[in-house]
Amino acid sequence: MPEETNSIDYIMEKASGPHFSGLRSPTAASASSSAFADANAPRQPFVIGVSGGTASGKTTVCDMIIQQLHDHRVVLVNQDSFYRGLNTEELKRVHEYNFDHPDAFDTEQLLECVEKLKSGQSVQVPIYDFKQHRRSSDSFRQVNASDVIILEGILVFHDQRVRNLMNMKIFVDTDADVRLARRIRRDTVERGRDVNSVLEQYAKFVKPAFDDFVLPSKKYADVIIPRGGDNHVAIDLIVQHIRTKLGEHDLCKIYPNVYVIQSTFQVYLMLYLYPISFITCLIL
Ligand SMILES: Nc1ncnc2c1ncn2[C@@H]1O[C@H](COP(=O)(O)OP(=O)(O)O)[C@@H](O)[C@H]1O
Ligand SMILES: O=c1ccn([C@@H]2O[C@H](COP(=O)(O)O)[C@@H](O)[C@H]2O)c(=O)[nH]1
Repeated sequence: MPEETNSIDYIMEKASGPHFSGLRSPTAASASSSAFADANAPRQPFVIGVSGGTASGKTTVCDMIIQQLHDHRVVLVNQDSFYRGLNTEELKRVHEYNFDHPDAFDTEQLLECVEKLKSGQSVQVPIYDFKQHRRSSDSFRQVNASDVIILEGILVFHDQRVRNLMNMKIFVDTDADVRLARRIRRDTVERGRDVNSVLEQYAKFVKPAFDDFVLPSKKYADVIIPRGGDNHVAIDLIVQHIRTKLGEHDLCKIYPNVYVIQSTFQVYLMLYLYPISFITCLIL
């Protein structure tokens, strides 16, 4: 992954895609091309994937993004909610269970859930209990349709089908020693563990799975945030970009004859060569 992936140009380029963007002239309105967006089409939510190692600050970063986007409807879906939950036999040998392997999650259910949300439907998300290693059998969290869906978890970039649902992928990159220290504190305070069991689990499963699955998925990220929630500049840039993407769609709804185009080299060239005819086209 090149270092320059943190630059704002790179963020814009990678995360633009077909989302809310397109160029359509009145005569070309019926042309079918993925580069053309229909201003009257129902808005597709902007899906952001947030990955990174355990205790890297994924949830903290998501909370900061949600706070800054207070004027939009944003929902957070945690991959943790889709832990399969242990059966009685597995519970007896919980210390041998690898919660950091992709198979520990019900990815099919996660996919179905995000696909439904993307198509504007509400979903019932399971509630996972980290102390019991089980899902609640009778309660769910209702997640409603929204403008922005944030999908957060250690392995949300692992499965290509899940990655393909995302308009923007963020990797929270925090040093391993900082993460381990945070994990010890969090798991002993919030998840009913003792220090020894945290350290054992970390050495046996968490670190090897980070090396095998989480770190290799970093290459799929559009944006890498060093230091997680401490990196206010990166979070501000990300929020600006999301606002731009959401705003483009709103502009199309207010002015049906205005078409938002991606800032490619060809577009700059067209503006340079044909400024008058282009403006006339916009007015017409
Ligand atoms: N920048 C930070 N400084 C200090 N503590 C932090 C910071 N970011 C997160 N934490 C703490 O570390 C723990 C894990 O953070 P969290 O955001 O839940 O990480 P993740 O979602 O990646 O597991 C939490 O107890 C949180 O309060
Ligand atoms: O029952 C469980 C389920 C998961 N874990 C650990 O949780 C982390 C993932 O959560 P983060 O909030 O991203 O840290 C993962 O590393 C699992 O090892 C668990 O200990 N018990």
